[in-house]
Amino acid sequence: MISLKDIEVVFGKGTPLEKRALNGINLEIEDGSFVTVIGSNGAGKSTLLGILTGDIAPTTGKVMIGTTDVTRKPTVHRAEIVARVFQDPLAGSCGTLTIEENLALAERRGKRRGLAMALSSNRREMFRERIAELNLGLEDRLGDRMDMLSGGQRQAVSLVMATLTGSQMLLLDEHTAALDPGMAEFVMKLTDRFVEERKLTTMMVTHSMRQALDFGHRTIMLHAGEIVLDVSGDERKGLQIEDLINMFRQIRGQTLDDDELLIG
Ligand SMILES: Nc1ncnc2c1ncn2[C@@H]1O[C@H](COP(=O)(O)OP(=O)(O)OP(=O)(O)O)[C@@H](O)[C@H]1O
Repeated sequence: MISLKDIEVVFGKGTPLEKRALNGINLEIEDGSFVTVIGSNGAGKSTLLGILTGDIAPTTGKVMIGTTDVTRKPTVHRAEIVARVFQDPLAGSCGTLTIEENLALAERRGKRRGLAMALSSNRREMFRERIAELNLGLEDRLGDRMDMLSGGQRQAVSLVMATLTGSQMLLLDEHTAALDPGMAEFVMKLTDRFVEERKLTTMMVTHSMRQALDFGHRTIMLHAGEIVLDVSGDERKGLQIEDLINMFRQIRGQTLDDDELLIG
């Protein structure tokens, strides 16, 4: 169980630029559930992810991952329990290292062991098997540098890297937003398969309402630092994009700019 209790994040507190990015977030995510997060620009989505990765310390409140209180644990000490795939395909891996070396680093995340040792055992075969699951033919290119791959291929490898060790939580930060539609669909299907097969507790931030409803078990919508919608089960299954837009308008009593959320 991931639990956020009374989380507030105030940037620049006490300055003229003070900004309350999260305002009393209470959220419990059951083990193995896949939550999609949607919200207009500046709603607090990245801040929410930052709270889970440890990049941002809450001003008040408590963050529990399993039985561990991680509220004040910096990112480096959460590496074993939280894995992340970024929007930018270049951000999650090292372009000058080979696919295999990147996988070895991912497997060593949070542990004090060298790269040579990580690659010396029969791990090579395990890496090959995991990469072969992508069906992109990359298992024959494990010695290629990451920067030789396309954005989509790189995101697919990043997904393998993020799911290589049994992290307690997988965070997806608009991880298909920079890809062309075909590759975005491929990476999304892959994500769904990995999450399902490995029963990963997952949170995916997306600007696409279609993705938010089509994938996962639960959708939350943030607005002005608050959770304004939290749907799952049959209520969610019956939802259409138009319902989501109407709910948003009802809850906030505001109109929604077309460019704030992607309809598709
Ligand atoms: N480091 C910071 N210092 C000051 N204000 C910040 C900082 N980071 C975020 N904010 C502000 O906090 C609010 C929430 O930002 P956040 O990036 O979490 O929103 P978001 O939902 O991810 O938006 P987007 O979809 O545009 O990425 C915004 O008003 C933003 O300007």
